[in-house]
Amino acid sequence: MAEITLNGVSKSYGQTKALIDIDLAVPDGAFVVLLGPTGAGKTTTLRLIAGLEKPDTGDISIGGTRVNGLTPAQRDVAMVFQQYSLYPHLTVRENLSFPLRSPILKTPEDEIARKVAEVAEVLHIPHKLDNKATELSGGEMQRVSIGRALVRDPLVYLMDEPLSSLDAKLRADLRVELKRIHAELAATLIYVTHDQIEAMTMASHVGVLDHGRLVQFGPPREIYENPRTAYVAARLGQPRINLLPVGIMGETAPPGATRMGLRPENIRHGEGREATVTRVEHLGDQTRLHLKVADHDVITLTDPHSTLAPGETIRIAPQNAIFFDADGNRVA
Ligand SMILES: Nc1ncnc2c1ncn2[C@@H]1O[C@H](COP(=O)(O)OP(=O)(O)OP(=O)(O)O)[C@@H](O)[C@H]1O
Repeated sequence: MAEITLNGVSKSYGQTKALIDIDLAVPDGAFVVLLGPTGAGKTTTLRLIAGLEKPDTGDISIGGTRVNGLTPAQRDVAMVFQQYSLYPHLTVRENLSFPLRSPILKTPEDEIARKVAEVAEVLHIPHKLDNKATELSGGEMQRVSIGRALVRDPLVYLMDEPLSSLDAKLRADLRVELKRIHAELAATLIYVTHDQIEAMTMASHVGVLDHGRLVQFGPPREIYENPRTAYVAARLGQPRINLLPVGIMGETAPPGATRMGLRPENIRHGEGREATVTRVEHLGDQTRLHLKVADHDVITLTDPHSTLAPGETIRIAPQNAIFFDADGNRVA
């Protein structure tokens, strides 16, 4: 367990500014999800904390100790990558024991056996301990990869899209398990993903990166409800927030606003402007209504038993809209 702080951290690769002046304070025991599109700087942030890269400027501390000069091993962090990195010819038990057999740790055999059994239990794989890694399904292999990080009891866990290679059902199961494991270990965890559902369901804090800058950091609910920019607003929420020119729904906009952000659930039906139904998507748990309003696409949600069909006209009005200026900054 440890808090992690980055102060004024920048990192370039040649002409590419991967990270620009990052200040980040991750509280002890937090589950931080770093969100952002490809190239935003998520993996670079993890690699800098792990010690696999050195910052050009700035300081990184773990548990109150400045770690800039320390090797990855000295930092006591465990990293899980997108692709499982198991030894195929070894059994699950041997794979899980491996990190504990490092010459630095010198873990006694009975301690290794205890740890491996405990982690196998947490990951629901005790019945697979004597299988070869090649005899496992993709989901089981990724559990073992995560297990290899868990056996070590490090100060910090760093995970880089650990679930992205798994199918949707397994991803959903492992999301729940990771959240539970995190609660049990009370460990500090930083987790990189493109997947905003992972962010909303697992994170205690979300950090949104945009072209190497940390644009907002806070609890997922706060970021969802109070995004500082239109870019942040578009990172969370499925379907995405509607970003529309001000005035198209007859609403009054604050001075300086050029765009209105309207979450799909914040659209009242049956009053206001006319909208034409272009598509109705029945997704089982949700029914999405695609509309055209004054030539702009709008997505909203409707009753699963809705009989609306393309071509029909309804009336819609905004509620709890948020507004952005021409640069995408929040004005109200
Ligand atoms: N070793 C490297 N050499 C050169 N450029 C790099 C290197 N690593 C990262 N970059 C560049 O730095 C920027 C940030 O990359 P980074 O991998 O941190 O982004 P990311 O948010 O993790 O993206 P992704 O979701 O695709 O993994 C990108 O423009 C990338 O091309």
